[in-house]
Amino acid sequence: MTKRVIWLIIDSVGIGEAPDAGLYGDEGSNTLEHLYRDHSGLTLPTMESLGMGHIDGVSRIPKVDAPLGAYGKAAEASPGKDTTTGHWEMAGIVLKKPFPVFPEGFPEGFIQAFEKKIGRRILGNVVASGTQIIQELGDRHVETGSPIVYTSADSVFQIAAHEEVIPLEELYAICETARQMFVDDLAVGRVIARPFLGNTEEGFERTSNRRDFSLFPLHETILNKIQQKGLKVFGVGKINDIFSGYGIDEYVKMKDNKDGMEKTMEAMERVKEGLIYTNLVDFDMIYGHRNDVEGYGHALMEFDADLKNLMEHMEDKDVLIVNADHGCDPTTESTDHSREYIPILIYGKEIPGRNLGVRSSFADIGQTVGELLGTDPIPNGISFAEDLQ
Ligand SMILES: O=P(O)(O)O[C@H]1O[C@H](CO)[C@@H](O)[C@H]1O
Ligand SMILES: [Mn+2]
Ligand SMILES: [Mn+2]
Repeated sequence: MTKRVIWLIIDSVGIGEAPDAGLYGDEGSNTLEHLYRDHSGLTLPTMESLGMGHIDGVSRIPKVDAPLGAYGKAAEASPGKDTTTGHWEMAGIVLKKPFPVFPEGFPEGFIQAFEKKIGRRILGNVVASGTQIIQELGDRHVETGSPIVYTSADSVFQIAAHEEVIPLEELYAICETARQMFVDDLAVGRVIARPFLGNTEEGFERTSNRRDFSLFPLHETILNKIQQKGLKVFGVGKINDIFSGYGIDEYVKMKDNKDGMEKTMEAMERVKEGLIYTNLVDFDMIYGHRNDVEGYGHALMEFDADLKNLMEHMEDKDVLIVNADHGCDPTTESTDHSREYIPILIYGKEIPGRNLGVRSSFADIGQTVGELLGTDPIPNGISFAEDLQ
């Protein structure tokens, strides 16, 4: 019986357009294969050895003689292509309605009420890239003390503020206020604090004090089921934020992907039964949204080496799962997420190399985690635990 699952989310590493990608303007997107195509020397020996190149429909990733892992891909059953939708679905929540998006900015009435509540006017209220808008409005923000509000193609209300102008604690409180105001049709998936430092001469730069305020999960997920079984759920990185802490016993934040992998290994020293659930956001936040092909490839190679190290520290009954939450193809003109299949790689000393095929929902992964750990099932998803024997 599996005692422990180590679940790593490689944020935004999609593996090709989903069947309904056209509805999202994402025909032809393929984050990972296009990185293999356009990066100067991408090679991911660990993930290739687990069977990444054998996933259905993959053509550019090298195949190996005998994959060491079980491998497959999954389409997203929920509408949407953001982090919350992807993580919630893999843990068992399939959305019927997408989270609302605000391509024209947030309604005037909402903004006015928000300004009144926080006691500050705001700047922006536009669709923008977070790194660009702080260069554009940073000066005015410093002068006026008005936080910068912006959104993207995702269901996000992002608030950027200089840490020396609006102290972190106040920025987080402002985000909490916004979170509570977003109800009914306005219930945005995430409010995100985007603190930064710097000045005009040297440029403004975001700090690692970002914090996400997600909606509360619509119902229980596999995380709750694991807790109810008396096992521990340990989150690394953004996981606790994404689930608003629901179903999570303990968590640590991370500075970057490398730190996230180190924190995962530290958790493996302590948490011997249950789930260690890690989100590695750099692929998305630092490289995918910035269309940085070289950086993205480099980050993947660094992760791949760290993954090998982690696998060497696994115990005999451990199961490792690696999958993404959506795509963010850095080779397309768009800097937004892309509606893609996500790759799934599973490794354990007792797990055979095998094709898990094409799954119709990310929830299949959560259902499998539950079956492996002997929990009650979740309402969505078809377990493939049988194929792992
Ligand atoms: O441009 P930045 O601020 O990085 O924002 C990006 O990060 C958000 C959350 O992942 C996405 O919706 C995207 O807009
Ligand atoms: Mn994501
Ligand atoms: Mn993103």
